[in-house]
Amino acid sequence: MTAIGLFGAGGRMGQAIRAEANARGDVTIVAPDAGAVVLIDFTSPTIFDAQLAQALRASLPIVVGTTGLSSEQQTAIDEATAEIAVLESANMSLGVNLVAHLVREAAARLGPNWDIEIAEMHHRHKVDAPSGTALMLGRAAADGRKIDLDANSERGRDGNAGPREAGAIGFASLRGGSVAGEHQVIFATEGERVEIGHRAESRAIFAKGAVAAALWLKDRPAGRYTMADVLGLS
Ligand SMILES: NC(=O)C1=CN([C@@H]2O[C@H](COP(=O)(O)OP(=O)(O)OC[C@H]3O[C@@H](n4cnc5c(N)ncnc54)[C@H](OP(=O)(O)O)[C@@H]3O)[C@@H](O)[C@H]2O)C=CC1
Ligand SMILES: O=C(O)C1=N[C@H](C(=O)O)C[C@H](O)C1
Repeated sequence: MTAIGLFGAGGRMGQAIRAEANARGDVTIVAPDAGAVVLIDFTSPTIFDAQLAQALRASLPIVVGTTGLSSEQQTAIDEATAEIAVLESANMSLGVNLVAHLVREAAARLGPNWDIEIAEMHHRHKVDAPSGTALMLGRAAADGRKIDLDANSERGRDGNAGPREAGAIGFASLRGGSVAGEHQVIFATEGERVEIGHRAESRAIFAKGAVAAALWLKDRPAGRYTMADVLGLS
């Protein structure tokens, strides 16, 4: 039985992870300071720093699912990986990680005349936009195109925004109801479109991925890992 310390146990993802642990029977969820061998974090950027510090103090590997982290927090993760194993992914599902792989490939093969737009929809409670997954898919597209996402993205068009910038990757976010997570990457050129998408039907897929990631990570050496490593997609 593997003891997993869970940050955010009372939240939507925390509940889904506890359900997954109960269904599996080979892991038990404990408080992060109560004898865990690996940690999982699904909380908020506002409390993330303290949780990373706790993982470092206890010298425990940590799976980070929280999205909306700042570039300073990403740098703090990079620094922590000198001492502990950290797996950070904006989306723990097999399907989305496969989609990221396909998007990188499509962006590399379809030339700059194909405009790239990424649309996402989530439940009414979600606080960050674009979603972490949309940004991850944007980075995959930018990697495929060999461009820098930060210098080539268009977000939140409104009013007399003018025509789209050539080569930009566009983002659109919808919020409503109980949608677990939908992402669509659209490659559009004159006369045709290619669309690669994913629909999460419930949080169970993220929870399954997070627990599988924790079991995979617990015996790894210090370093930074992604779901692509767990799923053999790297
Ligand atoms: N990587 C992935 O596959 C996925 C990532 N996510 C991401 O995971 C994160 C959590 O999502 P979700 O579970 O829906 O969010 P919830 O709001 O349902 O849960 C967040 C949890 O964090 C705790 N928390 C948040 N802020 C504070 C604070 N200031 N002090 C103490 N506790 C705090 C909450 O405690 P309390 O309830 O007491 O407020 C709650 O337990 C988000 O960033 C989301 O984008 C979500 C799904 C999949
Ligand atoms: O907040 C959510 O719910 C989700 N967040 C992640 C994201 O920001 O991409 C993953 C998933 O889409 C659900």
